[in-house]
Amino acid sequence: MTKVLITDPIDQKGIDILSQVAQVDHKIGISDSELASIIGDYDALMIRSGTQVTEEIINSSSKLRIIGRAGVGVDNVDVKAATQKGVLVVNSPGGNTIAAAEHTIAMMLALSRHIPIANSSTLLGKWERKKFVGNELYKKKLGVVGLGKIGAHVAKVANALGMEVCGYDPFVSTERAQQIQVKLSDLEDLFQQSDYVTLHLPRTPETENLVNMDVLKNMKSSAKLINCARGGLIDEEALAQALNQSLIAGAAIDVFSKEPLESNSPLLKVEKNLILTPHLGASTREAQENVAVDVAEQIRDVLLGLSARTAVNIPGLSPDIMDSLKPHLQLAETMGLLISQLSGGQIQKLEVKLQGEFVQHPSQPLIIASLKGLLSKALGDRINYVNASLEADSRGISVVENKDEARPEFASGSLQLTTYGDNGDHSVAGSIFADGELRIISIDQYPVNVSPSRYMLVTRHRDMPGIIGKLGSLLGSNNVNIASMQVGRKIVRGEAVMVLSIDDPIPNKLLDTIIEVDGITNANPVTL
Ligand SMILES: NC(=O)C1=CN([C@@H]2O[C@H](COP(=O)(O)OP(=O)(O)OC[C@H]3O[C@@H](n4cnc5c(N)ncnc54)[C@H](O)[C@@H]3O)[C@@H](O)[C@H]2O)C=CC1
Ligand SMILES: O=C(O)C(=O)COP(=O)(O)O
Repeated sequence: MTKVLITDPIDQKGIDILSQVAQVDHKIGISDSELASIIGDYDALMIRSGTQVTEEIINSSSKLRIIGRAGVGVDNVDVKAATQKGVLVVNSPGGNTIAAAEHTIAMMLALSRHIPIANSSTLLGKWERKKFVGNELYKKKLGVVGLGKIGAHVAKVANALGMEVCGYDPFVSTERAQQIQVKLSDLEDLFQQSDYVTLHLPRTPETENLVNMDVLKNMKSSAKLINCARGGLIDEEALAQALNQSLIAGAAIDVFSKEPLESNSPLLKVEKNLILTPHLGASTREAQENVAVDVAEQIRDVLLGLSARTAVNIPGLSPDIMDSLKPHLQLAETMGLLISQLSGGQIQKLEVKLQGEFVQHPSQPLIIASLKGLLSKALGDRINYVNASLEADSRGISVVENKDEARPEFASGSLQLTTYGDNGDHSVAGSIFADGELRIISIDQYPVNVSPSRYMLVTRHRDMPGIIGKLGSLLGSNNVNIASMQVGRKIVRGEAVMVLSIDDPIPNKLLDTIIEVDGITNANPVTL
């Protein structure tokens, strides 16, 4: 029975989708060690930000195929360890954009009008109108750091509120900034000139403590800071000091370097204008339904053998691409598997050459499929589309891509793989014929025309009378049935390649006898 484990609160609509295809177990708030001890039973794991999916947990799994993050940030998942283990990681990049952007705007308004503290005061029976005079957002300058989905929506709403919006994002073009009505600025100017600064970027080693004491000192004393993105982007000790010393006028923080917020956090000792919420950015009914359905559908599809829409760790393999390239991917994988058996030994380099119609397709998926095939004899079930590039890299196999725009020999173009390694260079070329059938069209530059079959024998021999007959009778007398035979040669009576499709694997003893046949220089059994 396929089993899915859920370790954070997930909307029921998502659970219903998973229940169609799997047994769904809930262990909300489970400890790391308990999770590591039970993960071996599960095919899929569904989480939000509350679960840390560490390398240890991933390596304790044995049949885990997919980790679904019902939300955006995957910084609580060791994606590298998942990739190495061949576990797909998916998220919901857009499901909670509006929720997080609206929480940011709410924080900005709450800060400006002292809403939380005015509420507490009023509930205590006080009537402190003078104490809680605020500021308008209208005509104030907002600096948005990170102009992705949430940053862009915040900018849109802020523009509608009459704010002047500037932004910093090294990966956003001037055209895109114009489109979302944001004036690009450098980071220093943004902090120095803004009345409000809001963060909307991921936590990475580069962005950690992006807002430190130097940055806070550079801000206006009237400025207010909002972080509804990730904990760790702000040095919390420095922020507490900056607020206590009135270096800035206020802050609203939804996310923390350690969650739940620890009782010894310096932020809990701040007595100035500080609003804290417990990571509520994505906590709307709408967003929770969106992300749960989005991620549960992907988990369901992957468990059914289909592809995921928004995988974090297989770039370039969107479902559309996978669908349109199905036969091409199958060809690339088959050729990778074939060439690994022809080359033997350690491979240092794989050259992937696309010709004719193949040039029109994105090459990355074809390279990944070739690598998957190439490594599957060595790594068995462990290799998949997720980890193929990483595994090749860690084995020192470099990949060179080559596009040949010249008129193709075959109408549908061709794919050629060449390996360079301990046993010299080997190449295989293949194509897809009009009937959709895969064909191997050359082996080691010898032209052939072979449909790949489960068992094959590829020999090298001198082109002379009698060899083919000898080989045929040897196989026949050992009860190995030949389904088809192809000989490829470049010149008459020179070196030739013979490709036999056979119904059964070749026994090792028979292989030794074949190699002893006069004129046969090499014989490679192939299983596809
Ligand atoms: N508080 C909450 O509950 C929620 C928090 N988030 C967090 O909000 C953040 C933004 O999410 P999205 O907008 O959906 O992501 P996104 O991927 O659409 O946008 C992130 C942007 O940050 C930019 N960026 C990366 N490094 C940068 C740097 N050094 N300086 C400036 N910009 C940089 C990227 O170019 C990108 O445009 C993420 O960290 C996400 O995890 C998302 C949803 C809810
Ligand atoms: O989507 C994100 O990145 C979030 O931070 C939302 O976190 P949550 O799913 O509410 O634990």
